Amino acid sequence: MTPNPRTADEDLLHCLHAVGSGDGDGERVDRIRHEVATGFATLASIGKAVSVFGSARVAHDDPRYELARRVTAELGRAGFAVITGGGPGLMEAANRGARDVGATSVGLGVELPHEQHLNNHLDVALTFRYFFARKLMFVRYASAFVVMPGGFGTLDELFEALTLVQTGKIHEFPVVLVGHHHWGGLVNWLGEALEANGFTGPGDTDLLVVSDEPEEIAALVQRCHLRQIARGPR
Ligand SMILES: C/C(=C\CNc1ncnc2c1ncn2[C@@H]1O[C@H](COP(=O)(O)O)[C@@H](O)[C@H]1O)CO
Repeated sequence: MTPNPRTADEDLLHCLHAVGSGDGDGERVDRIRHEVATGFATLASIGKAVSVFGSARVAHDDPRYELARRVTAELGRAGFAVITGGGPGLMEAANRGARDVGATSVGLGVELPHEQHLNNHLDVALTFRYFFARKLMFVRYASAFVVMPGGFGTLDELFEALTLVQTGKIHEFPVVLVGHHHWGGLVNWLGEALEANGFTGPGDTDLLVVSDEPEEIAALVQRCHLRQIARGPR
């Protein structure tokens, strides 16, 4: 018997081990429904927005922190709200950049087994129990994903978006990687190991745009947003 789950995600994901929360699947489905409904109700009025991802582990004096802040300030000037995971590091930098220019700053935190806090630069804050419910919000309310340097969490969010674009679930949805230095190796590998061997389709690597320039990123996001509007409902 596995000890009591520390988070709702742990409870949900460990059915083979008969995790001992005492709940049945009916209660779990109710919790999921409530979480999704709360997310929808909270975010319905945020207007046009971009989801920005990036490392939880980057310090304030790191140049990438400043770059994240500049990128989201530029997005904010273009009228976009900024949605992040609400945590520290580059998430915090992105929320600060939005706040710097008076744009709406949104943090969608997630319950984790270890203690963690939402950053102090949020106008709208929600904490989710379930990673998958939170990820739905990142896509549903955004016109683009902007991906700062990061680790596994950031890669997970990046590849979810890419798969949704590749499979035609979302359209005119730019996925922008910020930082040639961090992302260049991955993009080369995607071309050489995946596309060249037929694991992805011709041109799939081009679904990613790499840039270090806040103005260029904001202009691209704005162009795609206008194309999304012209296209009509998703
Ligand atoms: C590691 C520490 C705290 C973690 N806190 C997080 N809070 C909110 N969101 C998080 C957190 N950690 C990861 N995420 C999500 O994944 C992305 C960053 O992950 P990475 O592995 O650091 O690249 C990020 O976009 C979040 O959505 C204590 O410092």
